[in-house]
Amino acid sequence: MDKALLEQTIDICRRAGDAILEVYNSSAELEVDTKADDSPVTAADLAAHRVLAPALAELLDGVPVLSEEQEMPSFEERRQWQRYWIVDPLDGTKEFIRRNGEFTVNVALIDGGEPVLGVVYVPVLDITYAGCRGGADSEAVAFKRTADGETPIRVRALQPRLDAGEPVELVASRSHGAGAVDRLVERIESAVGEVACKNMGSSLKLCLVAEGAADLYPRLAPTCEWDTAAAQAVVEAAGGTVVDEEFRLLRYNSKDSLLNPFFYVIGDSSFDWRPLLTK
Ligand SMILES: Nc1ncnc2c1ncn2[C@@H]1O[C@H](COP(=O)(O)O)[C@@H](OP(=O)(O)O)[C@H]1O
Ligand SMILES: [Mg+2]
Repeated sequence: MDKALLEQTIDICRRAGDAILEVYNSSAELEVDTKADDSPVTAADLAAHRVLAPALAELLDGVPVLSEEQEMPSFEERRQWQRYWIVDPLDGTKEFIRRNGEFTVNVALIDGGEPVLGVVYVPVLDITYAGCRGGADSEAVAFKRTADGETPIRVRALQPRLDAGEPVELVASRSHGAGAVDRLVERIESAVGEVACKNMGSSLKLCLVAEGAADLYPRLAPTCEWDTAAAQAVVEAAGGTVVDEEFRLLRYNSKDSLLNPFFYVIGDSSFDWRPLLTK
């Protein structure tokens, strides 16, 4: 993939982050509306969308943009798309409202149903996670950029941690699917050993697996395709995988519904997770 395209995408995400922070840092009371699926939406979601949609449409000529904050095109229309941008202008709206900083701007480029480039930007922390696939004459790229500089990121191996008596580290949602995660934790504890579980909002959970700060993110609750595409591109470029409950790779734009199946984000896929994760 094109590193220049990745940099241009990062720049657009940072501008969307600035639009979010203007709302976040303003002293006005935050107005929260509820969407058809009962999820919250704020002026910040819409402000970020208004930065992202036109900028991405201009970036790649003729490549459509699918954003959470727009009217959804029909599957009849979408299924014609070989490449498109998929955008969640503000993932973790609940965390935004709680003002805990755990929300992200998410942009991915999908090609043939696969996320090939992704940017996850964390406005409050000014952290960027970015990744793209390699091409015929280029390697995959995955990195984390902060005000202090940029470091390549890579998922971590699990077995050496277990051999050293370290716990399996899970990340999970603050708001969704807690019961199913508790049952999974019990299963891993009885089969493998100690589990440590950290709760976090938004697509940051996938990024923690990508940067080797967690081993597994089980998502046993609904998400939409825009919630996962960007961070999946980062995870895959960093050596990890995202699979459904049958261990099939998570894919995009293959059906009428934009809901994802439940899924697992796995850092070390050389570890035999199947007995733990399949029923
Ligand atoms: N019933 C549901 N159907 C579809 N997606 C849902 C959902 N409940 C939660 N989500 C998704 O889960 C995301 C939040 O996940 P988490 O709890 O891990 O932070 C939400 O992102 P938004 O904040 O962009 O709406 C929303 O898209
Ligand atoms: Mg979201």
